[in-house]
Amino acid sequence: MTQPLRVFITGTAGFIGFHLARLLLDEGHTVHGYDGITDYYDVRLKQRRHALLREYPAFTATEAMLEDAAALEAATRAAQPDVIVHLAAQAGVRYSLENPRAYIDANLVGTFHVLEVARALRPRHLLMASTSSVYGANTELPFGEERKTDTPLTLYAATKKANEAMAHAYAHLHGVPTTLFRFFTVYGPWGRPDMALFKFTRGILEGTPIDIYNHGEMYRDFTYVDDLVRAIRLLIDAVPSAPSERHAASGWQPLQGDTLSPVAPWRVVNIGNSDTVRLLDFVEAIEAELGKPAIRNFLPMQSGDVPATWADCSLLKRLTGYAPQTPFREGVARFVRWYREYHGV
Ligand SMILES: Cc1cn([C@H]2C[C@H](O)[C@@H](COP(=O)(O)OP(=O)(O)O[C@H]3O[C@H](CO)[C@@H](O)[C@H](O)[C@H]3O)O2)c(=O)[nH]c1=O
Repeated sequence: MTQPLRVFITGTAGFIGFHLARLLLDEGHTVHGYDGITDYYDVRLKQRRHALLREYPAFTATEAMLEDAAALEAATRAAQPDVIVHLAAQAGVRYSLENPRAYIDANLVGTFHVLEVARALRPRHLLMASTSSVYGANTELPFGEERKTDTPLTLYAATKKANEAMAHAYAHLHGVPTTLFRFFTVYGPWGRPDMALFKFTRGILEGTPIDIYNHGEMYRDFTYVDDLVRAIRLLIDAVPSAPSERHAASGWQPLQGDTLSPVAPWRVVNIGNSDTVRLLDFVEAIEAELGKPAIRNFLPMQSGDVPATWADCSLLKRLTGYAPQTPFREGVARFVRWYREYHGV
């Protein structure tokens, strides 16, 4: 194993933060989690995730909001992290039409506070979540990182695009190496109850209709959570170099397709399954696994939604030698097993 790291993760009671913390703890690292345990969805699920993490002696946590700058400062100062992974956010595409302020508070103000603590503590690497939603109105697939991201369709996507830009400015000004990830519809055990897989599984088991947007003519690059956190783990070690280091290294050559900034130790990387799955095929996979048909309630396209996503993960592969590849049927089967066990159904 490499040297044990002290890792500070925001969002450890959340879906992805929980899985990442578990992976790092299993590898022998120390993790301090920070989570506001908001009631955007069932807080018991968040508390269960945190309770499981607390079984590791190397896990400690602060339960506070990102907007609480003093609490965040105190927690990071005490943790003295080598690495900060900022995953806490107000997530969800459609909820941003209902409660836009939550996205301003958590994603803009909260991320600003994370950038400020990183500036003060100077970890060796700061990594932060962005989203495939930043590709907005792009229709040319797959999405490579170089595609334009100037046409967000929701305030959610706009705040995440702003996070990428804020992080770039801080990396340029203050020199903390920073990596942004663009996630593609992450799913799996301990997943978010507002997302399609969770809602569809619940509806099918309860015999209630499931809402299928755009009459099922939707495509998503569904990314299995274990693959995603494996990619994050590998990216922790792929620290973006500063422009001065590049100039000093003789014969330095950029990686093909790298997004490394010419003026900052900053890059952005897609993490997806490099596959695009038709929503109706996804529904059929859930039905097959549950052995029960869904009652389909076909609805029109929801405002702010994008019809298709598909990640080009060549850069991730070049940086880490790894790219996610769990077939969606296998990932769905693992989720359904977890769902039944968790709910005792
Ligand atoms: C919740 C729900 C979703 N859908 C459709 C919309 C999408 O085509 C597909 C998957 O929806 P979701 O599971 O909500 O995921 P998606 O809209 O891609 O958004 C997710 O993935 C994004 C990209 O990583 C994240 O930034 C978001 O936080 C996350 O919620 O299913 C339905 O047809 N009915 C539903 O009730």
